[in-house]
Amino acid sequence: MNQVPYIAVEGPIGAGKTTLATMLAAELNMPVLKEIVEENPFLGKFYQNIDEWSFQLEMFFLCNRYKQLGDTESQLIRQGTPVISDYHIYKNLIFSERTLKGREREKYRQIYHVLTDDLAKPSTIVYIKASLETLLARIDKRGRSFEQDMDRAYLQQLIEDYEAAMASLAVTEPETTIITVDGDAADFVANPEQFAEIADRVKARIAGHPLR
Ligand SMILES: Nc1ncnc2c1ncn2[C@@H]1O[C@H](COP(=O)(O)OP(=O)(O)OP(=O)(O)O)[C@@H](O)[C@H]1O
Ligand SMILES: Nc1nc(=O)c2ncn([C@H]3C[C@H](O)[C@@H](CO)O3)c2[nH]1
Repeated sequence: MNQVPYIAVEGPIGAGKTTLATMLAAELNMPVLKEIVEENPFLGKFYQNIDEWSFQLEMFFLCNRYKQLGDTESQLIRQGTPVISDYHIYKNLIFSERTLKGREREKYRQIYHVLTDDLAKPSTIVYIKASLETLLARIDKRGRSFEQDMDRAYLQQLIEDYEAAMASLAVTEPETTIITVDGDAADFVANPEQFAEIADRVKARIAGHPLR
């Protein structure tokens, strides 16, 4: 492969993206890019009233990710440094298509494309797929206060939206390899062999490209 390895870990809320991205980055000796959650001023308000706060929240995520990925592209990827990220910019559309309506959704879509169409695309997506019960257990275990009353229907819908989004990306971004991890079966935190199996799949994908 000629492309600099750029790996995005994805999956619905609580799937284990940050955990797996951090573990893979250590194993592969790559810098890791993490979403900043605690300083997001709209997230708590959003979970209390989705209709009222969705546009501000989606725009906030989009602007932050755009800036972070733009910087990463110029400072690392274009300099030949492989990167692993705990999100793919496409998640903005996955969420916003659910949380926004009418004119706001249409305007957001346009802004999304203007900002992101020329960003570097990940060479690999590691997609952690998990059931509602697994996600709820992990959200509970992590214990962020604003996520504790997570609406089951919202989360179930996101699981289905992620499935559809990965199928769609497989067609629209054929250069990107999608590695699917069974997040219910694989406890890569507790089981080193299960983590090694995932890491081997990623290593096979980036084989031949010099790491740092
Ligand atoms: N495979 C796993 N087995 C058991 N626990 C896990 C696993 N992966 C992650 N966890 C735990 O589940 C919780 C959520 O993980 P993490 O924060 O990595 O998820 P995330 O997908 O990044 O979440 P978010 O969508 O909110 O950004 C954490 O407490 C983490 O320690
Ligand atoms: N509405 C909405 N749009 C997004 O783009 C988005 N990205 C993440 N999240 C939520 C999930 C976790 O609670 C928390 C941390 O990932 O933030 C989002 N929510």
